[in-house]
Amino acid sequence: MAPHITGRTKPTKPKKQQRATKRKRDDVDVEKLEQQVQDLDPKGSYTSFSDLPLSLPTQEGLKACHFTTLTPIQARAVPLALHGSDILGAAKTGSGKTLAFIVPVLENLYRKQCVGQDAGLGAMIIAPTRELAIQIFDVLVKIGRKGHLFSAGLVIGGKSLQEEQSALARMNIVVCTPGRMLQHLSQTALFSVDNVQMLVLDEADRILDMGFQRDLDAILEYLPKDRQTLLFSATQTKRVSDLARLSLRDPEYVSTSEQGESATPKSLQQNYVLTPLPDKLDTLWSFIQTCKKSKIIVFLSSGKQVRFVFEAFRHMQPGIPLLHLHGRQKQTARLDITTKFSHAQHSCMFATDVAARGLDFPAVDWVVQLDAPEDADTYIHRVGRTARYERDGKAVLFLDPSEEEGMLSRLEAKKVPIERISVKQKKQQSIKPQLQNMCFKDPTLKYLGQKAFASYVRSIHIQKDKEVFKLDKLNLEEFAASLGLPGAPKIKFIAGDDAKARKNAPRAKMDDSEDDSEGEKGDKNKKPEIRTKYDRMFERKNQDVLADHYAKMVRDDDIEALDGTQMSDDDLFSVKRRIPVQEEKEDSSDEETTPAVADMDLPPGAKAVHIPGAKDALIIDSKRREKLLKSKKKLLKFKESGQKLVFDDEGNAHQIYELEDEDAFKAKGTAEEQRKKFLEEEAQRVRESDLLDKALAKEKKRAKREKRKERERGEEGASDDEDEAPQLADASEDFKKFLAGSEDGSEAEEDEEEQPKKKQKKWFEGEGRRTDMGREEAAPETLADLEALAAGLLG
Ligand SMILES: Nc1ncnc2c1ncn2[C@@H]1O[C@H](COP(=O)(O)OP(=O)(O)OP(=O)(O)O)[C@@H](O)[C@H]1O
Repeated sequence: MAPHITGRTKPTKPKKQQRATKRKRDDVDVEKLEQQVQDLDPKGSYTSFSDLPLSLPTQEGLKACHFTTLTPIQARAVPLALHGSDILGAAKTGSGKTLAFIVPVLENLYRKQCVGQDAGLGAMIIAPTRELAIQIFDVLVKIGRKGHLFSAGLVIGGKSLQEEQSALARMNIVVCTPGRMLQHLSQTALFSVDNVQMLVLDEADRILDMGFQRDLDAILEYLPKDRQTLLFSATQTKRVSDLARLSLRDPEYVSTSEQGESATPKSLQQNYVLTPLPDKLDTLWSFIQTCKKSKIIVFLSSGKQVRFVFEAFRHMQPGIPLLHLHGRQKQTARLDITTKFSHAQHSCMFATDVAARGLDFPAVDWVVQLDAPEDADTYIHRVGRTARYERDGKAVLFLDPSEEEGMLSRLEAKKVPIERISVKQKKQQSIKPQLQNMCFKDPTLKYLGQKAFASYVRSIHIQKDKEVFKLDKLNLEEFAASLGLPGAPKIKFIAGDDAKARKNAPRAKMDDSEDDSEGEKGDKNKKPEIRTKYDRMFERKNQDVLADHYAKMVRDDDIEALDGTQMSDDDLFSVKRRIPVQEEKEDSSDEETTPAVADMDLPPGAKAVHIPGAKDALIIDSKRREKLLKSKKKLLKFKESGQKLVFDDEGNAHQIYELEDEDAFKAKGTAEEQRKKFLEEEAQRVRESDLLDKALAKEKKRAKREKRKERERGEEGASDDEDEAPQLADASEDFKKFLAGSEDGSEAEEDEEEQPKKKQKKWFEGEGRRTDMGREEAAPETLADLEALAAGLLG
């Protein structure tokens, strides 16, 4: 058992004194704790956190979060990690790997008293995506806030480098993404990692794979060799080459799966459905229609696919709130969406693989894989978003018949138990006519459809596993028709295109902004962009009628994405307008019934309703008429059309056109002269406005161009996570670009706007840490709150 600290600091003491008392107390505590850890059998069997020698702050943090029993991976990994061993941890998705490294990080640093600014950075936790880093940070803060004095921080980009730089100097624990950390290591002069005692890689196989290879290797160069390294993933790497890169010292392989057992949870029901590519959307729509009271994640292969399906389905109002998440959205939008989805009871989120790993959304009922995963590991991580920690969950994989054999053999090799199910024909609906109609009417949607088509076809083309992904076996004409397109856009392929490199190419340089998965950002060998005739067509159209649509879709993708989400929520969540019948009833009680209505002689069962603005009362004598009341649009025809008036300077109303006094008219000259004069004046006015408009448009265009350039420069340099960070082929060059045109400043401003300083202060002062009847402490509402709190642990 961990020792208990006696003699709590009295709240009346000044802060400095409190802190000093606590430090002294901790010194005593640390000695005892160290002894207990030495006496602990690292391979013993433990069932609860109280069986382990943990510091009081950690114990309290765990208690506050109601973590008492150790999960199998925690039971095995934590004692070993407390002892200082390097660990290769592998356990099923949702089995509690995060705590398996958070607890040792807090404890080992605590025992080494690696606290305070002088101690420097003691632990670095690396995650492949920003979302996952935020989630880990959240867990760290929840456990650590109950009395630990460490200063913790999040370094994932999305705010100014300078802001992060100054925070870094105070951090004892950092949670980061590889690209951004490397950027700091190379650029932040006073940032030292010489004291790092622990390195943690969550989703280690992903961070060690090609995508992050160069970033990680560069980071490792900076870190001291004499450190403890913990690697965790559901699909752990055991490749000797990877382990050699990390200079592990006699690593302990901790796996909780039996030999030959799958990495997917037992409580997960896994099925696949055979659906030819052109019928996929029909099947998905039908599926969603039958699962409206569920929480669903639908995985697709690219951001473009996600956008199109989200937009199309949103227009068709499926009766369930829709969300969409992909790596091309702004960080704030991404955060907003993940938070919304976490809190939603029923929702369907379309996502790329940016959401495939590590994210712990509560109570997801279904994981649907509309597009097949690139490999079995991706499959495992995707389905792992449901059936987490002792909960049930269901997963369904959509396969084109041509993919069935290959994909099943890949899954079999990983011991994934998956069974075929078929769709009930009577439940199957076709949305093809609707999609075609929508694309016909809405060029924006059609454009998105074309992009989605191209990006899907390209994603199949660049897949490495040709036994699964066979482009020649797909009916592309029918697929295009199923998206509502009049024909299949022609796509040129370039031989030797590499799936991962393409997928991870930097945003600014990508034409068809493929996805969001992180990693390899080497862009040196980038092939010329693939352009379809539709791209050219849209560029041409872009100059005139579609300019607005295009600009909105392409440039303001992020804003639009966020808006889209809100719109979807509005569509589905907004309180329905009360129908006039009800209004009338209420109104009548207020004696506002018009005499016309009150005096009417009505047939039995019928009622008269007065529509504001209508001359006569409306008789409601059938269901059809009653329905009519729900439609504002239909009610319009019963209202009298209004009159348009203009007001003069004295406030007198006039008709728009009034007949002039004949004599006055004649006094101004003949009708012909007046007409000419009028035309000349108007022509002059138009010319002047035209000049003004042109100058304005020019200025706007210039400003926009400047802004875009600046953003591109910023994005090229802001190597953060997966989807945005360019692999630093020539680090100094990229950093130069970054420095030249970082948009961090503006993002920081945005952040500041969202988080008034007052609020941050509140957290620093420890307000809001009220415990509600023994329940969890009030959670920080925003990321900035969380960061402020974590930094403030140190005071
Ligand atoms: N000891 C515990 N007692 C109760 N709940 C726990 C415990 N440990 C973890 N959990 C809960 O289990 C869920 C899954 O945990 P976590 O996200 O750490 O899983 P994971 O193994 O990292 O999953 P993935 O492989 O998908 O990243 C979380 O909601 C977490 O709060």
